[in-house]
Formats: sequence, structure tokens, C-alpha cells
Amino acid sequence: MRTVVSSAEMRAAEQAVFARDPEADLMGKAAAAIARIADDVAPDGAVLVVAGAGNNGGDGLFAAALLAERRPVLFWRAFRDAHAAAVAAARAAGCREVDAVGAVAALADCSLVIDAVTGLGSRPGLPLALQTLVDACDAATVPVLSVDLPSGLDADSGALHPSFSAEHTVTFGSVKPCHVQQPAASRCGRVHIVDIGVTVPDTQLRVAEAADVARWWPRPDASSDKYSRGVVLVDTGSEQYQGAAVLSCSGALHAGAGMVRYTGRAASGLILSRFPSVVVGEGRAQAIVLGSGWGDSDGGEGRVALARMHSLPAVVDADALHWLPGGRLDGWLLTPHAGELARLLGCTRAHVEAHPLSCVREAARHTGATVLLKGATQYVAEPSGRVTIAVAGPPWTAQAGSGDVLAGICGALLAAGLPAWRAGVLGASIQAMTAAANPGPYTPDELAARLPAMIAQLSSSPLAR
Ligand SMILES: NC(=O)C1=CN([C@@H]2O[C@H](COP(=O)(O)OP(=O)(O)OC[C@H]3O[C@@H](n4cnc5c(N)ncnc54)[C@H](OP(=O)(O)O)[C@@H]3O)[C@@H](O)[C@H]2O)[C@@H](O)CC1
Ligand SMILES: [K+]
Repeated sequence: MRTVVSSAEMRAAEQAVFARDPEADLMGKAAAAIARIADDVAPDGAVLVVAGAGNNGGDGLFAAALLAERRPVLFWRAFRDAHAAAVAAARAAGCREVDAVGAVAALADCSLVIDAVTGLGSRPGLPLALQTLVDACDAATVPVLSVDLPSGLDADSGALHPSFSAEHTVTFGSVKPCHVQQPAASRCGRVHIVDIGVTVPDTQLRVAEAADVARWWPRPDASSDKYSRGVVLVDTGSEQYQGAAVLSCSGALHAGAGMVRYTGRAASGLILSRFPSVVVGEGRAQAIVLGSGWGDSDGGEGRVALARMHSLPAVVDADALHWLPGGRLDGWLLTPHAGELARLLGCTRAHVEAHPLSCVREAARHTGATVLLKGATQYVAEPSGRVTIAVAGPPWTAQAGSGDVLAGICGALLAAGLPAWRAGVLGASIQAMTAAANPGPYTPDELAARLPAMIAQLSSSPLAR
């Protein structure tokens, strides 16, 4: 699990270092890391450093001075002003200064561009000369290494603004929101996190990693039976949306449920023909999955209320989200997409898409449930305000039916005894990781069938220990 740190939290942590040691050379450490990574990702050829007026530019220009010991380095001061000591160091090391026109022309001869224009102090909107260089970088094949974040993005959000598109980003201490929230995260390329001696605080925002999924995924042991592994009661699908029932059962079974009981309104023959182990009808269970593919079928309110009376953990998906009962929904996992969350909160989908973090937090605080907001970035908010971002995956899973499978996966994890937040994080993460390992337009059921191989691989990997 990695802590995600805002620009204000990072600046405060930096100040704490200087309060302890006014001579601390954080910029020197940052520059050394940038130079090392630059040599790793592009070992030969000339480097163009584009420097801004603040400390991000300082990092880049001190890195330029280090790189100039072994390869040609050019630099452009994009805002004319720049960190004076860093400019002096770059000049003394033999770096050649170019102007805006020279910077664009230099792209043809460079093997790497280091983007050190803005970092934590970045505000949206690039001056024209800089935008021209950004466009030229996009058109050229030369890779960009961004310092802290692709200049132009806002460190504290996933919103897109005109910016560099980096192949690599080197950041300090910990990731910032723009590195882990889409669509901005797609501009960051591979993110290298380097320790420069700043102690990162614990925050209410974290991002899960493959190792967390490997460590926490429930595995049966010699004393396991179907009940201890977890029985999932699945009330999904309808006459109109029969497939949703098949998909949610598939998610639960392929995620390792001990047993699935189906109580929904799709044709049971259809489900049994795909999954003969499913038992049709009520019975002992450890978790419930509700709502996927209900459409406007009757009795939603009563079915959700009945589930509440069972006092079992439940996944509440799709159409069941219309019928949330009053009171605190402890132990429940709500799985809305942006449109469904907007309806829950009484705001617009555009508002949720612009402010996903605050919206998902508000829904969890308001309902007392854990809320998994599905989408390109998947957020799991607890009523306490803590949010965990699931492991990211490719956009191929953005298709009808993925959510039905995910509800089933999360149901299996709840039935195995995981707390709702962990079930949401692991469910969303395993689906994304499986899609990443099987790139291409797989259907949701084909991808569900590949979950066991991913779970087996994780369980036997050193990450699981
Ligand atoms: N914190 C840490 O632990 C460490 C931090 N370190 C480094 O410091 C960086 C933060 O430095 P920073 O505070 O000087 O801000 P930075 O990002 O250089 O930008 C400010 C300048 O850019 C300008 N500007 C911004 N946007 C603009 C735009 N759209 N168009 C035009 N101008 C724009 C802005 O202008 P202004 O807003 O003042 O008008 C100001 O001049 C951080 O990212 C990391 O790299 C490391 O050295 C060591 C450890
Ligand atoms: K930058």
C-alpha cells in the first residue's frame, strides 16, 4: 500500500526536514536521482532539459550539470527566470543554452527530454512557446522524463490539462494524486518514486499494489470447507437481463467462493447450464450480492430490505442502489459507477467525474457503507473518510458486464470474511490485473474465466509472503 500525498502535505514534510536541518540538500538528492534515471532510460545521446522558474527547474538544471559530465546536454529556460545557482551549475558543467526555437530544433538530435518546468507549483495553462515545444515532443519519437510530474498537470487532481506526456516520471517521497488518478495518470508513464530523505506522512488516501492483493487474497487450507470458504447468495439478473445473473455467478465462482446460491429472477436453467455447481434457492450464506441486471423488475425495495434483515455483508450494485434502506449500512459494499453515484448524491455525473474523491467520501460518510466507485480509477471509500485506490488496469474492462462480474467477485470476498473495504479493493484490483495480464478485448465472462490463473500466480509468488 502506498500513501498518496498532496502538494501541501509534501511541502509540509519538506519544511519539517529543513526545520531539523537547514543545510539539507534535498534538491541535490533529487537531481542525482533524475540523472541516474535519465541514464537508465536513455543511456546515450544528447539530452534537452526544459527548465521552469521554480525548484522543479532547479532539480532539472542540477541534473543537467551531472549529466553533462558524460554526455551532451542542452537547456532551455522556458520562463526566462530560473533557479540561479542551478543555471550557474549547468553552465559551469558545459551545458549549452538554447532558446525556444533552438529547443524545438534540438529534438531531432536528442535521445531524451527532461521536463523540469513545473512540479508541485504547477497551475493549469501553458504559455504558447512551451505549448509549441510540448506539441513538438508529442510529434517526435523522443521520450520525455518528467520531474515530479508532467508539467502542466495539477499535482492534486486527476484532471487533464495541456501538459507534457511523459514516458517516465520521477517523483520524490511518494506519489501525488495526479500520478494515480485518471485521466492525468495516463500522462505520467512509468512513475519512479525516489527517497530523498523526506518523511512522508500517513494520509487518508492510499493506492493498493499487487503485493497487497497477493498477501490478502483468501486461500483455503486443509481445514477448509465450502462454508468456511464462503457461500454467496446471489440475487441478480432479471427476465430482461438474464446475462447479468450468469456474469455475477461467474465472478463469485472464479474468485473462489465455496458455493453460490442463486435466488434471482433469471432462468435458473441458463445459470445451471453454465455453472452446474450453483444451487438454486435460499439457504445458509455468508454474503449477498444484489442488484446487477435487475432493471426495473418488481420488488427491489423489498428485496434490499430483506437482505438487510439477514444482517449479512452485502454487495449492492446497479439497480439495487435505488432502494437503499435508511440507517447506517455497516458492512455493506456499494458499487456504483459515476452515474449511479451522482443519483445517490443528488448531483450530476459531470460533478462526480470532476470530483470523484470528495463524492465517494461523501457517499460513504452519508450511508455508513463502504463505497467502491467504478471507472478508469477505482476508489474504495470507508465511512471514516479513508480512501484506497485499487490497482490500475487497462481500459479494456470498460464494457457492459464488467460490473456484474465485479459484484460477484466482491461477494465471494465478503463471504470469505474480508472487511468491505478490502473486498472492494481486492475485487477491483484482481479484475484490473487480470485484464492487464490478458490484454485485448476479452468479454467480461472470458476475463472472469482467467481470474483463477491470476489468483494462482499471485498466491504462489513471493509477493504473497
Ligand atoms: N517538496 C519537496 O519535498 C521537494 C521539492 N522539490 C522540487 O520542487 C518543486 C516545487 O517547486 P516550487 O514550489 O518552486 O514550484 P514549481 O513546481 O517549480 O513551479 C513554480 C514556478 O512555476 C511557475 N508556474 C507554475 N505553473 C505555471 C504555468 N502554468 N505557466 C507559467 N508559469 C507557471 C510559477 O509561477 P507563479 O505561479 O509564481 O506565477 C513559479 O514560478 C517540486 O515539484 C520538486 O520538483 C525538490 O527540489 C526537493 C524536494
Ligand atoms: K515537471
